[in-house]
Amino acid sequence: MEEQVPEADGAEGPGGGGPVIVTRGLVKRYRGTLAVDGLDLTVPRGSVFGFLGPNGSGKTTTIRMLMGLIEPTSGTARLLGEPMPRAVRTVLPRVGALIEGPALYGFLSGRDNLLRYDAVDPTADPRTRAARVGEALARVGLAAAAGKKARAYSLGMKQRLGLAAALLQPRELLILDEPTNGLDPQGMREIRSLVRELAADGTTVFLSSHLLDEIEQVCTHAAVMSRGRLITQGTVDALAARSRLAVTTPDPADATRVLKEHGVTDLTTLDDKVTGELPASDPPDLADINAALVTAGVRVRAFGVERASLEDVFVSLTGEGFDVAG
Ligand SMILES: Nc1ncnc2c1ncn2[C@@H]1O[C@H](COP(=O)(O)OP(=O)(O)OP(=O)(O)O)[C@@H](O)[C@H]1O
Repeated sequence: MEEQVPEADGAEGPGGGGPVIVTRGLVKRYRGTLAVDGLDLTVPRGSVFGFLGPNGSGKTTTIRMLMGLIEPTSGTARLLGEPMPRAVRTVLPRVGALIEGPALYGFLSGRDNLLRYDAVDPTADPRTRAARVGEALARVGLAAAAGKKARAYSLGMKQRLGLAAALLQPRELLILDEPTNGLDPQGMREIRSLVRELAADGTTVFLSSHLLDEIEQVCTHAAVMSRGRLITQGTVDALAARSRLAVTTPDPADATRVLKEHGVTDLTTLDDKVTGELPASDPPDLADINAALVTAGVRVRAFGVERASLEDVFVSLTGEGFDVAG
């Protein structure tokens, strides 16, 4: 299930094809708490990579290590092929980040906030500042609201302004920590479509989320975290490709027995619906299974194969519900 991605050799430069993030055995221990526990993460260039897990599963701690904000207890992290935190100064200018909400001055307009951001960036050319700020505002759809004070912005507009700040320079990688957290559905849609546009322009986007449907909607790849550990990683299609046979019947016990006889595993019953995993190698003909159910006197109301959601995958891999508030 896990996708094999080539190892980073650490030698690629801008535009190289290697993974943009590679961690090996990454650990962060806070007094008493193992926040990140031996993480091996590989984020392919060009992906929209969803870093998924319930609150407290170690996502923010991982991002803080990737950005060189905190030191790992052990293990290694490479960003754009360079070791972190050692290469912070050369790597971070190539990475845009939005972590824990943007720091904004409410009394300044959106435009003035960005001008200020740009002015404290030693690598930013003051001669092109106004033009770059204008482009970044247009990019996130805030051109018309650029003169408004930031304190009058909605939460979604503040998040977009934060993204504009991350986009003042061309970036190879964007790291966004829970970019839609706290936003209303409209704000979420705006950020998600912006992420898709940025990805279409060739920026690799790594975003953390505790929202499964968000990952399914915007991401090409995902890693699933639970209690500091990586549960799985790969393409979203591959993660959700596990399909399950579902039989709706008033006779679930008999149906379960017949399905088991035909090699169906991991059988679960919820009310009148029995679902199970078909054997991956040499799968039985579904017509034969259906006939066997009927022959055994099982009354079948519905019969078919259902595509698993990421939520199904999470629950089946961790045995836990994904019951955090959206
Ligand atoms: N500075 C810290 N000191 C002590 N424990 C910490 C610290 N930061 C995080 N933790 C703990 O580490 C674990 C992982 O937290 P982390 O914030 O990385 O998770 P998360 O998946 O990002 O969740 P959330 O979405 O709630 O931020 C939690 O148990 C948290 O309480």
